[in-house]
Amino acid sequence: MSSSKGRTTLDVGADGVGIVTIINPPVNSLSFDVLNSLKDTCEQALRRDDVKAIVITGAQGKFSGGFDISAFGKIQDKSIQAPKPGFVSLEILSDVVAAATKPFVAAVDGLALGGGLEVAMACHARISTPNAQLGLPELQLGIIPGFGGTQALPRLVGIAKALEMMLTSKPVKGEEALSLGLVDAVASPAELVNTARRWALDILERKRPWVISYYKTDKLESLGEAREILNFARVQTRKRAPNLKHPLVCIDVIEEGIVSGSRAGLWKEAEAFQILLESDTCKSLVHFFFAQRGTTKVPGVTDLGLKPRKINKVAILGGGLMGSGIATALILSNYTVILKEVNDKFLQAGIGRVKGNLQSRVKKGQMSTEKFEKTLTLLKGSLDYESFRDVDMVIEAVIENVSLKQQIFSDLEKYCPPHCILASNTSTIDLDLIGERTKSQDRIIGAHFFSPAHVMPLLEIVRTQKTSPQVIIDLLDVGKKIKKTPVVVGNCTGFAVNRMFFPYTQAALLLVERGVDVYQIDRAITKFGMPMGPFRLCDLVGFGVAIATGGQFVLNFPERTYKSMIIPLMQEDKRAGETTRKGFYVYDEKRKASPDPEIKKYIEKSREISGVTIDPKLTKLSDKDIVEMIFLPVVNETCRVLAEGIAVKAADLDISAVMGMGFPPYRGGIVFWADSLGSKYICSRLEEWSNLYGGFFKPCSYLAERAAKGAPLSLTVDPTKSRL
Ligand SMILES: C[C@H](O)CC(=O)SCCNC(=O)CCNC(=O)[C@H](O)C(C)(C)COP(=O)(O)OP(=O)(O)OC[C@H]1O[C@@H](n2cnc3c(N)ncnc32)[C@H](O)[C@@H]1OP(=O)(O)O
Repeated sequence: MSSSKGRTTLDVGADGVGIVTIINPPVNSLSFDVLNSLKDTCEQALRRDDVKAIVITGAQGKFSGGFDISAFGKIQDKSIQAPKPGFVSLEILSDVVAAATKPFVAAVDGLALGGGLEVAMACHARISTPNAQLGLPELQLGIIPGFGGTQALPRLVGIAKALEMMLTSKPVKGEEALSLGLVDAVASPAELVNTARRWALDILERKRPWVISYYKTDKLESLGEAREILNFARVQTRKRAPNLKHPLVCIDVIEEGIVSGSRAGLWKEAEAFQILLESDTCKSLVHFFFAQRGTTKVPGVTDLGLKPRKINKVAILGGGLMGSGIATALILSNYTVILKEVNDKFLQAGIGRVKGNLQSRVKKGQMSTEKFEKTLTLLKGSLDYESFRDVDMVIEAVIENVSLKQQIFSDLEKYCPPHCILASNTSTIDLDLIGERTKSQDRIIGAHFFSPAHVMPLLEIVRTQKTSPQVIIDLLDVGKKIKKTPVVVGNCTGFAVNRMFFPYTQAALLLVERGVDVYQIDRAITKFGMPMGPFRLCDLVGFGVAIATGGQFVLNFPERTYKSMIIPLMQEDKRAGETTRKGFYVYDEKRKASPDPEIKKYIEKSREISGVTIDPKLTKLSDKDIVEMIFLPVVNETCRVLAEGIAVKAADLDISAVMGMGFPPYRGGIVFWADSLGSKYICSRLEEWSNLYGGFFKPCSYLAERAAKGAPLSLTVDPTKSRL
């Protein structure tokens, strides 16, 4: 979408109501053209004698998805000039719309997000459809609302609710918006514009109140109470997002309006918005926004004009942790699911897990008991393949055993209909190997979920050289329906996420064997923004899994795998992670982790076996150095994944890192972050460590080439080299 697109129109009815329509598909975003046109159209309506009142609405059932996010980059790289601060909030919304001598009513259908809701809040009343989404999600882009939202929303719904809506970026639906006072009435889509017309005339005739949101005070808490709420929000925000400044700026701007009045608040908001727009956080989060939407654009697949086929029934093989999680994700999105197990005991356990997953939603108030019962009816258990005769897709989620999987895929071919997609949830095994005894290679695909599968947002779609584009399209569609972000990758050991991140723990183990403290590493990595450090993660995943997947990498990439005995030694002693309540940490009955001095003995023993000694330089490492010694090897492996064409574009790997590993989105993803450091710097650091500590750190040729040219790592992969 370009910032030079979009317009507004004015249609004046016989009743004297002028309908201003925002038109900028697909979401009627507010480009500068739309905003300039909105100003002109509103001024024209105010000048015209035949217009008594004005309704603002959006074309095609969508009010507006907010300011045009694609303009952010252009403002940042100065290819377009941003208007002066306050042009929209003060000169258009406050001084033309809110201060108008004719009533404005917003007719909100579909969505009113960010600047969209800010336009609606500038009006004197709002009518919404019941399912419309209304919210201020700007913080998730590293900015604050910049068209008056920080001032209008607290005055319409109270400070506490406004803060919640802005800090979480979560929208509310029309019905809730009505109960909050954000909208004045709810009407069906068919009745929406007529209700808004009538409402506008009623305001004119003084039958309804003429309210300027910026000056409303009845919903505002007292000054003392307001300060308490704002200070509490500051404490919570510092705790939850210690690396982020913009949520605190948002709170300060709201406070300015409460203390000094909304005009002062609007000025402060405009100035803060301008500064935040240029921040690294905003640049990273905007990159992340478009990268996330870009994962479903796969050259040679999604540009062929193929339409996804309808998937009604899905069979899942294996009711373990993964299988039951996948089944939960599917039934939650209304797919009929058959869960197959090898005996009744395992089957009941699998069904029990699915029930447990749903029950936890009921407990948290996210699901009603009726919905729970209804959802569960979509799940059927099975001990044989008879019920597979009409399934549209099978997802195999059994243990990682090649010959078992080969047998299963050859059985599936016999029982499933010829159109059925044959997917495997393997996290490491080569799909070509799995399909070796199967003729329908074009239907074989990887559907790699992350645990817990009904919670984690990423779905790695792994295609082989033979997987048909139609099958990829179908799985992309299922991914979207079950609310996952799908990333299409090529077939290799570990695919994208596990492959990129295998050096993460290995680098940490290398450092520990050379004298760095386990807990210092975890602290430095969480301070950087990861949800947990490598050792806490190992405890969570369990040492069994860590050793098994580590083994795959030793086998496939021996020259660059760091072999440490720390984990095997601990496992021998029945310390296998959180499930045994002992790993790198000890866990109390509430599963709270505490450091354990005992681990020293395993580290010392492992050091003896590896023959390495403590390096006094490393014991004094700064947090920054720890972060780089752990993440630059991850960047190095990511470069290999790019060079081999496992991913179609670097941005897909950014998404994979954020959604599969919890890499902080406000750093834009692994490649985006690496490019902020520069390929030259990364290569020189890796070379330095490679000389000191061995081949584990050796920069790969892709990285070395980029560094030699001073080129970014994210340059598009040569399509001739792509495995996709
Ligand atoms: C000054 C102001 O306070 C600042 C702002 O307003 S900042 C903007 C605030 N608004 C937002 O953050 C909303 C962002 N958009 C969204 O959350 C979602 O896109 C949505 C809920 C609107 C629609 O979701 P969904 O139907 O799943 O479609 P989705 O694929 O996300 O978007 C459709 C297309 O619209 C684009 N789009 C969505 N919102 C956009 C926006 N605000 N600006 C520019 N493009 C936008 C997407 O990039 C996508 O483009 P593509 O088809 O070329 O990939």
